[in-house]
Amino acid sequence: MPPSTSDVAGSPASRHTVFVALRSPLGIVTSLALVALAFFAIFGPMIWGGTAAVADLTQLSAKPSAEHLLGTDAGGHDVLAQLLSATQLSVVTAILATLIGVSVGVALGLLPTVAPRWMARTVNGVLGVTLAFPALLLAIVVSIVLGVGAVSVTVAIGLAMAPAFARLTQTLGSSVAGRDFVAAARILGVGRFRILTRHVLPNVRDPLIVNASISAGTALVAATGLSFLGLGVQAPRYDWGRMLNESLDGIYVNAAPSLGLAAAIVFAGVTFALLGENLSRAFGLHPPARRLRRHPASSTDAVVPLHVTDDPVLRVRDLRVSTPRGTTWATPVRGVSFDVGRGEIVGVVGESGSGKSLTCMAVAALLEAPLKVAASSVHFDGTELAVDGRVSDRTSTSLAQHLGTRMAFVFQDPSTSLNPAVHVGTQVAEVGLLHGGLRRKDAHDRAIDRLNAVRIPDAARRARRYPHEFSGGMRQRTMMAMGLMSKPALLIADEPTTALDVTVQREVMSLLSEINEVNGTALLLVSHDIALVSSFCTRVLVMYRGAIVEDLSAEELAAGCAQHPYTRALVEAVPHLEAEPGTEFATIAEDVEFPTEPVRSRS
Ligand SMILES: Nc1ncnc2c1ncn2[C@@H]1O[C@H](COP(=O)(O)OP(=O)(O)OP(=O)(O)O)[C@@H](O)[C@H]1O
Repeated sequence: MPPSTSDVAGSPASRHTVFVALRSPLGIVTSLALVALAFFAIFGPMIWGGTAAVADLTQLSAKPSAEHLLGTDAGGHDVLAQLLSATQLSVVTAILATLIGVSVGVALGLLPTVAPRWMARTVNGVLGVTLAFPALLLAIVVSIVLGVGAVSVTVAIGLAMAPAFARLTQTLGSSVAGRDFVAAARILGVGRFRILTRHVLPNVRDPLIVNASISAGTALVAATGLSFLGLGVQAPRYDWGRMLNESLDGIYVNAAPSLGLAAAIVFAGVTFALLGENLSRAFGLHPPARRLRRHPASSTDAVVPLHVTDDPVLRVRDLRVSTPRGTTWATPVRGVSFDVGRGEIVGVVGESGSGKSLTCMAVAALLEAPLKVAASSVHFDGTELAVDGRVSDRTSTSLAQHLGTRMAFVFQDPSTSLNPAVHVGTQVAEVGLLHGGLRRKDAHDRAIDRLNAVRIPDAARRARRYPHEFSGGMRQRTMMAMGLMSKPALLIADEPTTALDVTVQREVMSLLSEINEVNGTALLLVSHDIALVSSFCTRVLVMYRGAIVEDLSAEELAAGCAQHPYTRALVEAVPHLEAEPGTEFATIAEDVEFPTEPVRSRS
């Protein structure tokens, strides 16, 4: 019964995000509908129960009037009063059935993880069979077995919902169980049950809650349907289903009772669905549709770069990256301007979170919604990527083709950059097929040539291997081989050596240097390693809090001529081998605030 959701659990939402979602127009409508439904469910029998019980024998099956807005039933009872006081039974049945469905479903879904293998297999088999039946049919069969009445209908609907929740829990749980933090807990010796309750359940909680609230609406309709068929509430008690059944006899004479009941059922069902929709937005399970405040305007003072290059391969002016945060925008990259000359090697340094990766991804047109990338200009190798202040993503084929051949990107983590299910050689050759217009055989030959060029030993044989059969350094070099399938004018390397050991680091850096010298490819190198950047690059951009605060030559940096206090603190924090034994390493304290005003270098 629950609708499917993404099999990747979102991160647990905070109470704040739920309130933010409920403050949107849709959230306000949902809150009002929920309050109304809760009011009728709690106070309905108290306020209208007495009136509903009065039988006016002078007005049997009467049409709507000022006294009886929806008319009366065959026994002379006021239909509107009955409808309002029956809200409680209908809503409570739906909620209890959902609770049963979720509890039994979650327990069954998690059981295979802790139970012996034979039991897990049996549970999975039974779940598979029950899922093959429509849930409503299953509920009818179970309620016939349990006997007629409100309680048996509630249990029947709950049990019929359970298999779908069990499968959902299994799917979500297995995606979480494969994550590193669960492996870490296992290594620490945490027991299976504790892993389930402490690590798995909290991470699958949000999608389960969303599905439960949507399913409550379905349960309400199912309970009404079973009562309509005579399996649910029995006389003298009544719920919406039983009332609907009785109202149908006189529908051609007086349609008002049936229409009123249908409206009540639709209202309650839609309210539960809206609640699910709002929770889903609050938990970030689908893209936000909230109305955001105006996108922040351009800051003209950031347009002028700190250093201008005569023949830039990349010219960036006032680049801003914004991300939705609540109902407003956060701007992790705030007006960045810089040039990279042809054949130049430019380093980007800065604290974690200063916006280095976002800047690189933005100029490579790799960022997508909900992130917004704006700039007055991003000019790369003869092509302007900023149109009307917006930097395009790679949706245009000609742009994707241009960037695919002229700009290469080497990511930080070589293990996640390659498709684990496709041979390495095929992945490298694909670039030639897609962007180089090569035939399959030529693309394959060129891929092997490029793998040789990045010094993958026995490249022809290894091209038929999967990425997991490669070492970290080989995977990183494979990424470079992909970039070298054409002759890129710029190679962006985002911390290309962070995940590698020092020997492999040196190999990768010398390969980058060779690519620069042989092909004249400009390099934009993001790194935390000031020593590496000042020895390898010609110029260094220092980023702090989403802006470039200093742009200086590598010699100036190495000679200790940096002027910005943040750059100086970064340089001072580099450990020196000649330091006195026992001397404490200099670090940048977390609470230190540096000026965000940029400084101009002396050259
Ligand atoms: N996809 C995203 N959506 C929303 N915010 C993001 C996204 N990616 C990064 N951020 C935020 O933008 C800021 C800058 O991130 P970025 O990855 O550019 O930092 P960085 O300088 O490269 O850090 P590190 O050196 O740790 O890789 C951070 O606060 C980060 O939380």
